[in-house]
Amino acid sequence: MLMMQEITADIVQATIRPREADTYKGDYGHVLTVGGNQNYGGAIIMSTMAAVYGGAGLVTAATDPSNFTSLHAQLPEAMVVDDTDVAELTKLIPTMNVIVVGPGLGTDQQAQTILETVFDLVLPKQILIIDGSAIDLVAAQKMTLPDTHIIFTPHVIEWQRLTGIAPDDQTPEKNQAAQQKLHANVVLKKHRTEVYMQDQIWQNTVGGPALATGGSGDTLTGVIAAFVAQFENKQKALLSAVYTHSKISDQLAENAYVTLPTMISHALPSFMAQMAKKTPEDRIGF
Ligand SMILES: NC(=O)C1=CN([C@@H]2O[C@H](COP(=O)(O)OP(=O)(O)OC[C@H]3O[C@@H](n4cnc5c(N)ncnc54)[C@H](OP(=O)(O)O)[C@@H]3O)[C@@H](O)[C@H]2O)[C@@H](O)CC1
Ligand SMILES: Nc1ncnc2c1ncn2[C@@H]1O[C@H](COP(=O)(O)OP(=O)(O)O)[C@@H](O)[C@H]1O
Ligand SMILES: [Mg+2]
Repeated sequence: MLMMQEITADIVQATIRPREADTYKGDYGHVLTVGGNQNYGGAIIMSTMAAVYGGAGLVTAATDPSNFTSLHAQLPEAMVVDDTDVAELTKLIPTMNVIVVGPGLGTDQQAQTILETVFDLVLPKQILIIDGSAIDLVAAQKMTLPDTHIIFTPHVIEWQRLTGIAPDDQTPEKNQAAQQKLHANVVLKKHRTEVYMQDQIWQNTVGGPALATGGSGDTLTGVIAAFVAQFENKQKALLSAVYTHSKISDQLAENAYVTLPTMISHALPSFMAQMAKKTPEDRIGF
């Protein structure tokens, strides 16, 4: 039986620390979110919103131009670029720290071309978060993964499509073997989400059915992107993002039967401020 470690608040409190006074947006990372076709614009808006509210220094969304106005109506802080404009992406991608690809991307020919462009342009030093439709495309087209730091964020059906392991057979042993074959980190999303990285397995301890609404996973990609973009320890940043997304939902769920993805994003800055205030003494037993 493999050992699973618990993701708890102390990891988050050690990760989200007060910002140094003499810093600027360039110190907190530039995130690119790629996705959102003509039908699923909401998915990339939710991912991008979480990246902005999660504290990334600069955030750009590469999406279908039909989403530009609706995105800006909710999120003037984000920049936008046409996700089929290869010349623009060629200029932009090398300047990024973290790239999210997949929320609402769809799986048609245009989506595949966009994903191939991202895979061609991503650099080894960057972090690439592969979610939703992009996982389905990698699985269906048997795409070769780029040489970079990859985080997959599948739900159990996307994980089945990627690995062939049916949900009932998704044991820690089988999941870890599949993760190691992929040479990637895996966030396997479910009631108690599991994180597979290197030879470690972590399990979330918070989160509940108030999260069972379209866009919760899209939002998680943005939280992960913002955290790995701005915090030094990338592994703790990933675990902290998984915990924070669920813990905010639990807190909101005291007064909300369902916690809408945009509610979680809007609560990120205050939750992070609370975490950053914890002193080492406070952290014991929190
Ligand atoms: N506002 C927007 O723009 C939104 C856009 N979105 C975008 O849509 C794209 C497709 O993503 P997706 O997750 O909606 O569809 P898909 O991958 O086909 O998975 C669903 C299938 O799996 C099954 N299933 C069984 N167990 C499950 C479980 N535990 N968790 C999840 N599924 C489970 C389920 O079974 P059923 O419910 O039919 O019984 C069904 O057969 C993607 O790009 C995403 O970003 C969405 O985020 C929504 C908001
Ligand atoms: N019952 C539940 N308990 C805890 N977390 C849940 C529950 N239902 C959904 N979630 C969380 O919500 C998110 C759903 O992700 P996903 O299926 O990709 O949604 P979407 O693609 O619609 O954004 C995951 O982070 C998952 O862990
Ligand atoms: Mg999803």
